[in-house]
Parts: sequence; structure tokens; C-alpha cells
Amino acid sequence: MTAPKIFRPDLNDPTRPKRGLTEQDLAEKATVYRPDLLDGQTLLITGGGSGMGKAAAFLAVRLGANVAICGRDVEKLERTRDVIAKETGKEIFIQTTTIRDPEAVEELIGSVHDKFGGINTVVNNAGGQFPQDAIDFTRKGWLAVIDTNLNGTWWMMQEAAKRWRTDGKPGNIINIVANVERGMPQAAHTCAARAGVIYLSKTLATEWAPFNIRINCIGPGVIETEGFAMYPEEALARFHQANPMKMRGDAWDVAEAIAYFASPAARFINGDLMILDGGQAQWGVIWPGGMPDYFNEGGAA
Ligand SMILES: CCCCCCCCCCC/C=C/C(=O)SCCNC(=O)CCNC(=O)[C@H](O)C(C)(C)COP(=O)(O)OP(=O)(O)OC[C@H]1O[C@@H](n2cnc3c(N)ncnc32)[C@H](O)[C@@H]1OP(=O)(O)O
Ligand SMILES: NC(=O)C1=CN([C@@H]2O[C@H](COP(=O)(O)OP(=O)(O)OC[C@H]3O[C@@H](n4cnc5c(N)ncnc54)[C@H](OP(=O)(O)O)[C@@H]3O)[C@@H](O)[C@H]2O)C=CC1
Repeated sequence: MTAPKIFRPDLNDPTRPKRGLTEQDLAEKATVYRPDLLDGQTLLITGGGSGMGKAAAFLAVRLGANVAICGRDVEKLERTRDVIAKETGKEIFIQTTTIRDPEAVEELIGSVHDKFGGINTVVNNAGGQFPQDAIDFTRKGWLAVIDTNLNGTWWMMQEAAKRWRTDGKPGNIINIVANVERGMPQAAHTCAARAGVIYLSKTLATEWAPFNIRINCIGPGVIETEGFAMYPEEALARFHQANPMKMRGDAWDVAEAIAYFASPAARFINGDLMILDGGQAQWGVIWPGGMPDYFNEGGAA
């Protein structure tokens, strides 16, 4: 019997390089937007304690928004709140929440609503997965990835929409998915979940239009963040080769796309998917668990 290939990283391993933008970058990086673009808007960003969510929170605050973030790890949330306060003088709202628990999600939407008097945009960014050949997924592993990325996003969408319907207020949902147009070997669980979110979003863009709720998705390709710690170094060394531009994006690329979708400039965009991947949808493939011989040039046909 072949043993399943597993990479279970120690996320606190001090020998691995730190990845992603620094907090100084997030405080200082230039933005194309005017400083009051999101004045008076409230954004709730899931997974805002790291990576793209943290960058989006920073940028939204810098553009004048009220921001709330959630995640499972309170230390990450507190650190983000404190550094944003230090760099911008503005206090964001944090609440420890797993998006996998619908009751916790209901509480979160209620608290953010009470804190800021409403929510304009929900950014469903929380998510993740582990690299593995699908044939070796455990049942628990499959369920964990589907529950986080599909169910968790759905609970957020439904609770926010119910609140907007009750209040008679417009709503805006931005779902961070992934570039799954050609599938993604060794990431079948997340592909299934993200494809589910994309078509959920397209469907509800019509169904919820009478409530004045818009829904769009952003599909990032390889974006260098703290989340890279989930992958082995030998795979990371090849990640940038998986698109025609042969580069990695950064969290600011995604944060600026989120700011665009949160702004009035996107008022007529609904049910769309923005792919932000340097062309990976056209060319390039990542094998985060190692490429099987079959796909090597000269491998078995
Ligand atoms: C998947 C490969 C992607 C391809 C790489 C291409 C890169 C470019 C394209 C970009 C794709 C996306 C990249 C990113 O998303 S980077 C950001 C990554 N960040 C995260 O993933 C953070 C959040 N992730 C998690 O919290 C977890 O991964 C998870 C989603 C699984 C939820 O975790 P939870 O805490 O609920 O679950 P557990 O850790 O307790 O695990 C539950 C069971 O899941 C199985 N499991 C978990 N980890 C692994 C592993 N490394 N390998 C194999 N199986 C795993 C296992 O059955 C767990 O149960 P047990 O603990 O009882 O064994
Ligand atoms: N980086 C990349 O190349 C790509 C990333 N993505 C997706 O983009 C999103 C952001 O990723 P990125 O910034 O790179 O990685 P990170 O790992 O930094 O961000 C993921 C965030 O999700 C939060 N999270 C995970 N599970 C839950 C949960 N059950 N409830 C609440 N929060 C949760 C984590 O917070 P905490 O630990 O506190 O729970 C963390 O802050 C993810 O959905 C990711 O899968 C998609 C394509 C490419």
C-alpha cells in the first residue's frame, strides 16, 4: 500500500523565512485611491488578522472606513487592531469568531451592526486548505475544508443578507475565492468549495438583487502572504513559475481590488468574478505536493 503524502507544517518554526508584507508596508504603501474614498462606510472582513484580510483592513481604514475583523486567533486580531491604531490613530473592531459556527456568525453580524449602526460591505476572506493528493484526503480533512470555505462563507452571506433585508438597507458582498478555472491539482477540496462559492454568488446576485444586495468574487492566484507557511519550501520555490508573468502577487494587490469593489465605482458590477493571477488561468500549474512523473516530459502516457 502507498503511504499518503502529508505535509503538516509547524507554523511557529523559526527557521522558515517570514513571508508577506510587513506592517510598515501596510501603513505606508502607496494607493491609487483618494484618501476619503470609503469615508463613512463600514466593512466587515473575515480572516482580517493576517495576509490579504489584514492588508484590506489597513487600506480600508486608510481610506476612511470603519472596519471590523474576525478570525479564530485572538492574538492575531489584537495585534492587527493595535498596529492599525498605532499607525492610523483609528480603532477597529475585533471579534473572535469561527465562520464555521453559524450561531457565532449571527452574533458577529449583530455586534458589528450595533457597534457601527450597520454594515455596508462584507468581505469573506477567511479560508484555507492543505496540499494533498485528493485520493488520500481523510473524511475529516475534506469536511474541514468544505466547512470552512463553503459553509463558513455561506453563513456569513446569509446572516448579512437577512440583516440588510430587515433594515431595508443595501448590501455588498465580496467573496475571496481562488483561481479554479482549470482546477488545481492537490487542492481538489478547496476547488470544490471555491467553485461552490462562485456559483452561489452568481445565483444570489440575481436572487438578492430585489434587496439591493450585490455580490462579487475575487479569485487570487499566487499571492505571497503569511499563509504560505502551509506549504513546503520546495513547493514555494516554484510557485512564481506557475503563471506567464513568473511572479507572485502581494496582499496589497488584493486589498486594492477589494477597495474597488467596496467603492461606488463598482456600483454596477454584480455576480462577477475578478481573476487576479498574472495569467495563471491561461498558463501554469502548481503542484504543491510535488509533480507526479506522469506529467513530466517523457513520462508515461
Ligand atoms: C491546497 C494547495 C493549494 C495549492 C497551492 C497553490 C498556491 C497558489 C494557489 C493558492 C491557493 C491558496 C493558497 C492559500 O490559501 S494560502 C493561505 C493558507 N492559509 C490557510 O490555509 C489557513 C487556514 N487553514 C486551516 O485552518 C486549515 O488548513 C483547515 C482549512 C484544514 C482547517 O483547519 P481545522 O483547524 O479545522 O482543522 P485541523 O487543522 O484540525 O484539521 C482537520 C483535518 O484536516 C486534515 N488535515 C489538516 N491539515 C492537514 C495537512 N497538512 N495534510 C493532510 N491533512 C490535513 C486532517 O484530517 C485533520 O484531522 P486530524 O488533525 O484529526 O488529522
Ligand atoms: N495566498 C494565496 O496565494 C491565496 C489565498 N487564497 C485565499 O485567500 C484568503 C486569504 O488567504 P491569505 O491571506 O493568503 O492567508 P492567511 O492564512 O493569512 O489568511 C487566512 C485567514 O483566514 C482565517 N480563518 C481561517 N479559518 C477560519 C475560520 N474557520 N473562521 C474564521 N477565520 C478563519 C485565519 O485567521 P485565524 O487563524 O485567526 O482563524 C486567517 O487570518 C484565504 O481564503 C485563502 O485560502 C486564495 C488564493 C490564493
